[in-house]
Amino acid sequence: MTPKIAIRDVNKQFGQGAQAVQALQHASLDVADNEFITFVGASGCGKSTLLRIIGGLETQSSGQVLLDGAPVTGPGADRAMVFQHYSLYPWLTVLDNIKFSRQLAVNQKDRTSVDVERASGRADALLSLMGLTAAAHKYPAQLSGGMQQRVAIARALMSKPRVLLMDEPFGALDAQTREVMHDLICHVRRLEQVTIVFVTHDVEEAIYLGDRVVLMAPRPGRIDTIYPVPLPAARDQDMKLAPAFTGLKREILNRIRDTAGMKTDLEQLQKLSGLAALHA
Ligand SMILES: Nc1ncnc2c1ncn2[C@@H]1O[C@H](COP(=O)(O)OP(=O)(O)OP(=O)(O)O)[C@@H](O)[C@H]1O
Repeated sequence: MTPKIAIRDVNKQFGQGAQAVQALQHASLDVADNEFITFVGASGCGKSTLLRIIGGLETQSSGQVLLDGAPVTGPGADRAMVFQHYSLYPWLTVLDNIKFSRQLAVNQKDRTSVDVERASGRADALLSLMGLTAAAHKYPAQLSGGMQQRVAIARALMSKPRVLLMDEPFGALDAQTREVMHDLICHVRRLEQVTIVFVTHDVEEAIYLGDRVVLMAPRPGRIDTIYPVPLPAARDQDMKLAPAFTGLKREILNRIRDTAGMKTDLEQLQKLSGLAALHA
């Protein structure tokens, strides 16, 4: 079966000569239709670069990304992105923020009022799905960070994308709001039947949400290990205490430390503090 997303030997270099950074080296991965893939890894391992390449916002130096078998050559309505900073339009209400990009597309194509009506129906459905109905006529500044991110997700879903690309979308939220957002995004994924690629620094988040966790490593940026998550598809917060969850979390954290050279740093620090103790 054709994968939803096929990443084929993707390389990305920024800059030239002594300044060159190998952000991605030989990255290959197949993502199945309706799969939830999470990327974790130390800072600078190329997670955002790979997500941006899938989104068509960045071009690879070599290799290919295929969406339903067709090469990605730029951004498209079939892929929507959600970032850590919600970038809503402050002068538009929640409802108008959600409808805005769709309305533009409708206007540009000079469609009929039926299309506009259909867009309104979809916006109302998304308001309800994201628990935003009561906030429909509020402005972004009147909402909490979690609510603003719900609006950003609803807006991203407006064009019925085949793929949702999320770059640390909950990174700025407090722990309790993040938990709520985790369960919400699992629900959205089930209802909307969308393939999700999700970048995070948080290993627990990566395991809780992912069907597979892809661990990337830096210098050069690369895919290091792919971990299938041994949990039932329907997640609940208690699963975070299960031995399968905590064991996988420990394994991934250790591997991140290994690949990022953090262990070496720690060992050196211990050696240095040992030396300092001798000289004290
Ligand atoms: N536009 C750019 N120009 C030059 N170098 C870049 C550019 N974008 C990214 N890089 C470099 O490419 C490497 C990978 O960056 P990227 O942002 O993809 O990593 P990341 O894993 O998402 O990092 P973080 O977790 O810190 O967000 C880094 O060394 C980064 O400095």
